[in-house]
Amino acid sequence: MSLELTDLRLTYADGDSTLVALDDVSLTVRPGELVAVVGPSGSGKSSLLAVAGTLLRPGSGRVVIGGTDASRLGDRERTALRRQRVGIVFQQANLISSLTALEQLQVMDHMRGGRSGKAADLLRAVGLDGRENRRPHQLSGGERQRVNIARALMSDPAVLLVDEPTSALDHARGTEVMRLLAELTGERAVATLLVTHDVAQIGHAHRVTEMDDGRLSERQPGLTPGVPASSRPGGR
Ligand SMILES: Nc1ncnc2c1ncn2[C@@H]1O[C@H](COP(=O)(O)OP(=O)(O)OP(=O)(O)O)[C@@H](O)[C@H]1O
Repeated sequence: MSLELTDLRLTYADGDSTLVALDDVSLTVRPGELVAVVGPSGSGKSSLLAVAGTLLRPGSGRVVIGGTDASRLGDRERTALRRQRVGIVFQQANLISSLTALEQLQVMDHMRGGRSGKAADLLRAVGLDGRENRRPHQLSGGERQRVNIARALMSDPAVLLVDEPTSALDHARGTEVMRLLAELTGERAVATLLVTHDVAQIGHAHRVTEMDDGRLSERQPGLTPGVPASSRPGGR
């Protein structure tokens, strides 16, 4: 299921004038594809993620998530769509300090009233075998970010939105996290939209687009979708 953004326009009131944060933005992210949006501070990247994740309504344009047009839904239905179809990885891991890695994920299950047992599998998938019972302060920054990613995948989302995943990491850890995101995207056929200002970390993206003053333009061809699982850090 894909993410389709069409002719998005978003403005903010800025004193007496209007600031155009998204200016006629169109972008489709297909299942299994990781698209990176790079751009300087203030170019509109966070606004794009907020609109794509149905957290903000655009002034005009369409957001279609897995075939459902969010622009046509009321607030309650949009929240349900987001919970069921969208995983969001925020810049800071925002983990609960008293919970182990496993419990951070199990909480998501309990909130949904389920007991899927998926948490342990996902922690394995992100290379955290043997670290399930550690609390956030006993994990490295990269490991915390992996827990964060695993947590966002608990609902089997169609769309994964990722905000600056490498900003708190050194280059090597950042590269590992980006590779992991590319692999999970391919394996789980999720449509991943990632925003970053860090152009050094976009090598694993399948496609890169550039944002400048609220406008998007194609930047350069990236790698082919579908990175083999064997290259996953700590993986088989
Ligand atoms: N709630 C708001 N009200 C008014 N203006 C806003 C609001 N949020 C963002 N802006 C403005 O909209 C523009 C785009 O902001 P946005 O946060 O989307 O950019 P960004 O590329 O994510 O920046 P950064 O990399 O610094 O997070 C900026 O000029 C910002 O000042």
